[in-house]
Amino acid sequence: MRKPDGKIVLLGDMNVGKTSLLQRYMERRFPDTVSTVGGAFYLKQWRSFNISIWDTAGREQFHGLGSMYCRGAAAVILTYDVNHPQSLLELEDRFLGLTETANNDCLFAIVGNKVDLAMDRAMEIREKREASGKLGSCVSSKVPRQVQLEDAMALYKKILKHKMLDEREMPAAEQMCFETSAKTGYNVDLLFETLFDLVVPMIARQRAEEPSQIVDITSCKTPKRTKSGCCT
Ligand SMILES: Nc1nc2c(ncn2[C@@H]2O[C@H](COP(=O)(O)OP(=O)(O)OP(=O)(O)O)[C@@H](O)[C@H]2O)c(=O)[nH]1
Ligand SMILES: [Mg+2]
Repeated sequence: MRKPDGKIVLLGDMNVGKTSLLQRYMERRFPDTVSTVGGAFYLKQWRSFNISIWDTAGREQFHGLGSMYCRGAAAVILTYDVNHPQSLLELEDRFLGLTETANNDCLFAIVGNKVDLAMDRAMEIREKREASGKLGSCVSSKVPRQVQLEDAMALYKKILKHKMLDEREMPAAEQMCFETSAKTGYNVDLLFETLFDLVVPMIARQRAEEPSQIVDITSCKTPKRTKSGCCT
């Protein structure tokens, strides 16, 4: 197996849908999942590069492993559930600290998953009207949205400040904050492929800066032989 050229890590509280997002993207399906133990990765070939995408466990008992998985990461996907505000708060309180081991120029994406369960604003207004008897009743299985995309964008800006990254040199919050549904597939390809497209030039740049491993043998002098037959 070829060594991965770059690494992307999914972090976030248990049950937010990290495993489901990765499986939706890699396997194009939404299977039943069990809570992740430790971590696991998929390899994705993007252009001529091999990118490993790491799924981690959100459960508190595996928290200590998080910074190990983030070591050398080119991008981190901080995942929350749009229906659970606490899962967004946890990203800042519990998971951001794990990213200290990532690359200095590590990119951050913030992803609100399970949008399929949340009502959009128009639906919310309609439901309220129905509840107050102004319209015919139609019961929805969806719940009012708990976390707005603006909350995630505010966190993104806070992270850049915390990491002392120049906002003008980093991708904009609008580009790096996503709302997804692993269940329907909504925005899942967009999330991963936006990151691949951003990470690949970084990997290529790093490769170019690395000292060349190729030795130019034509520039090596042929050793002179002495009378005794030894080389000088
Ligand atoms: N409706 C809905 N359910 C989802 C979505 N994504 C995940 N789920 C469900 O949420 C539950 C948890 O999903 P996982 O992908 O296992 O969550 P996780 O973040 O990997 O959890 P840990 O491995 O414990 O950290 C499962 O029952 C999934 O089927 C989604 O987009 N919409
Ligand atoms: Mg999981």
